[in-house]
Amino acid sequence: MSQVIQVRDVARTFTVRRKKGLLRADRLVVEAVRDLTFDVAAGEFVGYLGPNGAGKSTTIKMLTGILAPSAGRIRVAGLDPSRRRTALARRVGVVFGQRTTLWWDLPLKDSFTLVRHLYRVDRERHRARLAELCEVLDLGPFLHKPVRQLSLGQRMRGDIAAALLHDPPVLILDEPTIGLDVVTKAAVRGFLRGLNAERGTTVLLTTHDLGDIERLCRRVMLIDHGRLAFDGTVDQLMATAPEETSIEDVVTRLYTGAAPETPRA
Ligand SMILES: Nc1ncnc2c1ncn2[C@@H]1O[C@H](COP(=O)(O)OP(=O)(O)OP(=O)(O)O)[C@@H](O)[C@H]1O
Repeated sequence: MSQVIQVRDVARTFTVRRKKGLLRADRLVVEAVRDLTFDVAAGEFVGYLGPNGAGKSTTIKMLTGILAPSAGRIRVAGLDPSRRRTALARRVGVVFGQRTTLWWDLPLKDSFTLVRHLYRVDRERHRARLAELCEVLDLGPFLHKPVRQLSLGQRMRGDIAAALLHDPPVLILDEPTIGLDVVTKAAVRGFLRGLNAERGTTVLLTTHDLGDIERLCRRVMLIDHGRLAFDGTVDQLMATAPEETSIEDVVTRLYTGAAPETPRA
């Protein structure tokens, strides 16, 4: 199987100035991510879990080229993300649940047209893909509304569509179900499941919602204090604490206790 994402011995540090009295400040080095090594193969659906401040967003920012690693090597769809951001954007769709990539004052449909120009998608291909996405994500009722008038769930569906209009083989999502009601959440999950199963899109998703993990991910990676603490299937995750019955309890144990050895071969 070909590896779509390759992360080797990656570290990312931030230097922050900490005030010490009126005139003095010292520098503090924060190791957001360290010794991070993993692969994601084509067609996998992987959940990326971790407590607040564990290093998830830093990882996603490095995978999408927003941040360069301080050490190590990253390849996504064959490219070094921080050096080839434009080329990468054509091969990878990215969705940030906490902020939109759509144009706030424009009708949703116009944002999609801009995305078509940005990625230089052929007009006919765009039309066909947009029609498909409108149907499965039910965008029709608000396609002509300005983005600022959309509800969170509508905006999220719009953002997911925008990320997929150019039909990238890889989709990276940072908390895509945050703040969504149970019905919208189920619709988004159903869409992502179909995308992975039917189109073979490789999906990596960060979430604090363990329902996303249970319902979508065959594989889970758990990061804690910047290091990969677990990498395996959901069943293997559950087996790390056989006395617990819910995934919430198992993950709480992992967040608060000693991390187990990773079971992946
Ligand atoms: N730009 C920055 N400057 C300084 N420190 C940073 C910066 N970005 C992240 N950090 C630090 O790096 C660590 C990892 O942060 P990161 O945002 O990757 O965590 P996270 O797992 O995404 O957390 P959350 O679940 O709360 O979103 C934290 O200690 C954070 O304070």
